[in-house]
Amino acid sequence: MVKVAVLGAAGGIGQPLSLLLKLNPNVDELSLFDVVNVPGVGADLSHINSDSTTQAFVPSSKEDKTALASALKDSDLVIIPAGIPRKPGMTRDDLFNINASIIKGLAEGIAESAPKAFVLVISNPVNSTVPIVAETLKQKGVYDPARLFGVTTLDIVRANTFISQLYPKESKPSDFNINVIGGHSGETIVPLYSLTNSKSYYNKLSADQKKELIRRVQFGGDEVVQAKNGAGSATLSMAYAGYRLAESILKSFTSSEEIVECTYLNLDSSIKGADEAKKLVDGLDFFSLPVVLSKNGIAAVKYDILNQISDEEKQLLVVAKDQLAKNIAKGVEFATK
Ligand SMILES: NC(=O)C1=CN([C@@H]2O[C@H](COP(=O)(O)OP(=O)(O)OC[C@H]3O[C@@H](n4cnc5c(N)ncnc54)[C@H](O)[C@@H]3O)[C@@H](O)[C@H]2O)C=CC1
Ligand SMILES: O=C([O-])CC(=O)C(=O)O
Repeated sequence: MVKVAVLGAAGGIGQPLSLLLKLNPNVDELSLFDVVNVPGVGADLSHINSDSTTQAFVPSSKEDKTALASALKDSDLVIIPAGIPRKPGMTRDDLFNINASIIKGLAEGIAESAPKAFVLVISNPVNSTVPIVAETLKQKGVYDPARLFGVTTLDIVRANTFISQLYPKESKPSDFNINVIGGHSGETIVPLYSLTNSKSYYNKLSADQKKELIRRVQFGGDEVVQAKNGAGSATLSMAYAGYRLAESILKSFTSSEEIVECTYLNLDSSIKGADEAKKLVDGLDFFSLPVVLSKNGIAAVKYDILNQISDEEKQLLVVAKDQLAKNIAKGVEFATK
């Protein structure tokens, strides 16, 4: 039996993400939690004739902790898209004050009711919210770094789409699976076009086109925020991206093949390859890299990719590392104060 809980399930991401999970044959129980509107979402999804059950939980008051506990109880996978999204003119860091508290409260609930669950954090600023979850679980004595995933998959999805758009006749977006490393905001996002099959396409671009492409991946979120004009940020592409990571993790529970995804993870010594990775990123505790998935969580970090990148990408990493160090420290400080 596989139980998946979505926290923030009534939101712009939560609803389409829950729909996709409802359709996944590897999910037996879908558990939806939100502070508003979630009974309707649950009732709606529950009519779909896929084989999973659907339950929805909403707290009766601000003090009510039982709804979250019931939603989380015995979950194998918990996905968190709870929190406020950006409006034009805001950075992801501007969301910190509100979302940090939301995430900390939810992480406390996970520690109590689903301490062994895989936790996928979508809520922004991801660079800081993932350290908050790590510290909170540590304080509760239930932390397993191999089971914590910052969701950066939308950056990979965008990197694949955007390079293909430059070669509409010669390629399709699904031809690519670009590694995107670093973090999930602006210049902390580092797409590695010099590796995999994107290399030959990328190398044919002019210096200006290369710069523009990298910038588009780094600031792709802004395109959606501006187009939505105050009504939020990416939801549908994000639901797709979050689902892709969840689907890969669910597959890894039973598959014997190697399944690799990029995720923003804690480079903790207990994870194979994390020490090597940490050395290569100047000691940062959190960083997005490709990882090998398994039923016990992250089985290994593919750190060697850092030895293969181009000089241009090394330059991008210098800027990324500097910003990431601050974002991580901010999250840790919040959770430990
Ligand atoms: N990691 C990534 O690549 C991306 C992350 N995001 C982030 O995802 C988050 C959610 O975005 P949207 O779904 O568009 O926002 P939204 O406002 O549409 O939905 C958020 C939901 O969270 C709920 N919520 C608030 N406090 C809660 C709590 N304590 N417990 C449970 N639910 C709670 C709200 O009631 C709402 O239904 C934002 O922080 C956004 O920045 C968005 C796009 C991409
Ligand atoms: O831009 C935002 O605020 C939402 C997000 O993280 C993205 O779309 O990558």
